[in-house]
Amino acid sequence: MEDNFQSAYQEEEDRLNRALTEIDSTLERLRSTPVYTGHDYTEQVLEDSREQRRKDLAKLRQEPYFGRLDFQGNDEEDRKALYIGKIGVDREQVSDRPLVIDWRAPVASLFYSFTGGTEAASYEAPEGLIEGLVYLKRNVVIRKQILERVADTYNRDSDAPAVSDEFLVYRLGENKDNRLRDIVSTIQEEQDKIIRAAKNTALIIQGVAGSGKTTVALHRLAFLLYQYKEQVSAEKMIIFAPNRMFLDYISDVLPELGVGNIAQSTFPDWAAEVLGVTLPEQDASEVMSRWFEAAGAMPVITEETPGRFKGSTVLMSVIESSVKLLETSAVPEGDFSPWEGAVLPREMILRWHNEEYAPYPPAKRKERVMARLHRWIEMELKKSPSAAALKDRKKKGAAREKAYSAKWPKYEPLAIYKQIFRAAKTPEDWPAAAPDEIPPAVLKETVKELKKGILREEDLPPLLYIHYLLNGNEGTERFDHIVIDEAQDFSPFQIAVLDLYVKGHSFTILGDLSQGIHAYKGVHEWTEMQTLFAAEYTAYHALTRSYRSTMEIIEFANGILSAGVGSELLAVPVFRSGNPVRLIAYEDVQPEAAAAGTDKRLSAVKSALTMLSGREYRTVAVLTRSLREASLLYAELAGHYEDIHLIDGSITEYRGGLSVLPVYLSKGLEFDAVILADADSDHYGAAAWDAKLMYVGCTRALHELWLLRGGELPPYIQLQGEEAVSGWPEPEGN
Ligand SMILES: Nc1ncnc2c1ncn2[C@@H]1O[C@H](COP(=O)(O)OP(=O)(O)OP(=O)(O)O)[C@@H](O)[C@H]1O
Repeated sequence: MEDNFQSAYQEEEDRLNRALTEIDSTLERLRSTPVYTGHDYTEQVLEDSREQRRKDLAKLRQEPYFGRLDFQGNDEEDRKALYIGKIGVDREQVSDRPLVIDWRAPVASLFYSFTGGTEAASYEAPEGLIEGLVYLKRNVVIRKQILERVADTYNRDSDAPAVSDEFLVYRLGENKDNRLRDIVSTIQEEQDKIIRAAKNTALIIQGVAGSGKTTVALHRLAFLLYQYKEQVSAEKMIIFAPNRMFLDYISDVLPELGVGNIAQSTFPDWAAEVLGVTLPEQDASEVMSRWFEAAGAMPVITEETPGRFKGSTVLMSVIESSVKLLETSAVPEGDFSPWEGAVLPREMILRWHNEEYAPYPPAKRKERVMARLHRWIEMELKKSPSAAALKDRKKKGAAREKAYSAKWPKYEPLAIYKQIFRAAKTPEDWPAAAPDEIPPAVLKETVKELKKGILREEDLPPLLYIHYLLNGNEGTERFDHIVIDEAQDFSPFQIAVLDLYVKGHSFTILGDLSQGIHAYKGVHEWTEMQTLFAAEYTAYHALTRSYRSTMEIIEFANGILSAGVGSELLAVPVFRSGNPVRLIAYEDVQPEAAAAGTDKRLSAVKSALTMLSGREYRTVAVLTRSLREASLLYAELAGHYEDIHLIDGSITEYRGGLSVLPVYLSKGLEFDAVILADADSDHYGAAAWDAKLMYVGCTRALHELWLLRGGELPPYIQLQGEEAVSGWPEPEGN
């Protein structure tokens, strides 16, 4: 075994040296070629491609590849060792094998989809299905040109030719810094299917916590750019994520994959830009505190909860029919007369509006009609009998034209939205009353807020839709692809509106219903989104394996899900074992802290931090139930720890180190160790929603999870299995 390993290592070291020599000599040659600065187009294109190659090779020199796959196609005479890296590199001389194959290339898909066994394997190539045998799947870790590790995950010639998880487990065991990373060397089969799925589908992915949803979505973008080079561009792709800090947290992955320029935004930021409005900054945190700060007192969520109703397709239909109604009654009553004796009959105006300009959206139609009316006035002016009459008619005509234009409906989204809710005094009697479909409670609250000038996040999809109905999507570029992360917090209406701004229903929609802590506005079932698309334009995938946390943490969190939420979406862990989850009562204060006489909760948190600090974790989080508690705790801890950060709703940069934050803001993030302060029934009630919050908190931990409590444990936490233990660990060194 040891000998095999030695020879594999030697073999890879030799190959690495050869590859580096080849890269260096190509790079040297390219660098010594004079840079073309002339005006010849063909030469410019060649220069661009040389420059790209210079950049690729310079990057590749550090870590040329990460995997090797030995494959022999049925039509081939011998087996070939294919080296797979983040960037593909062809050889100088035309040869049948590139120096490095891009991970996104068709043949590289075998590296991910091959699940072991002795049967033939196959992959889709542009020329058709290629079948053959896989002989070896090997992971190689190269850092700064040094070969650090060689691990065979499959060897056809060994006694047990199954794909092993050993390398994956090694990778998952590493500590994390403050950024999400690429996973090209260990993408799993179920993830690869999503990454390589066809472009023109609304892919909906339900994935348990830590199943790699965010990571997979980013890799999918890189794949789409490679596979559909001619049809998509990075500038026309967009990622929607829950907040700006999260966007910062994921911002390294795409550049690592050699992809730049993809827009990243939150839905409110994007919507506000399209609408040209400014949203008050405090809205999100105000809403959050309304729903999250009062433990146990959460209002009941029904289809009449404002966020749910305003995110529904019911409101979408209401808006559509209201705008239609407005459109049909848009042309002002009566004929148009610019001065006495000249009359443009309403019939004529109606014909322009209802027939000739019918294909245009309302705002454009009005524009066209008014332009034509203006031209008509000019023609009529030419018939003036004298210069004095012309002058008089010009003046009158201009005034009446202006007055006539003002009689049309105000084609502004907010004005129309207010009219639909009857929250504005308008000259038009439209609509006669607020539509019956709007629940009275929603109507009342919305009218109150709109009158005060308050706009909420949930008002954005209706406003955008009105904007679209009025103007079409002219002037707004349509996207080639849209990624929506944490999509369980999105509403069907939001997705339906975004569908108007993307070509070919090309979506990657990812989320986890078990983490649906914003159920007052998000979906409760994925079918709410699936039914927005015709069956041939949507596909559903479920990711059930969780890669983030140790087995102990996953089993523990699964317990919360099944007992507290009654969910069947349980995570399947990778076989990575760690320390048991710790449940610690404040009462059980460490002797030295008790002696110091500080408050028990604070001492417990401090003791936990002290103990964990010996374990060299790079990111640690203390999660509280509310933002208020996080702020208070942060104030107590700040003077005692370096690199400590309070994360509230306004933070835009995630800095790692020691973070103190409310549990609801931790969604999407991960930390080497998590301390859940206040993990008791005083802070987390018995409701499913509280259990979901607790589940989100627990599943943020990679290696270590400690729950500290003042009172009783919530009912869904039971100390049964081996995954959790009570009390403090023995001091290190005992
Ligand atoms: N195939 C893989 N190989 C190595 N690491 C992986 C793999 N898949 C996921 N991971 C790691 O698992 C962690 C969780 O990934 P990610 O944050 O993308 O999951 P998620 O499903 O979006 O999680 P959540 O819903 O809990 O926020 C990350 O550290 C990621 O690097």
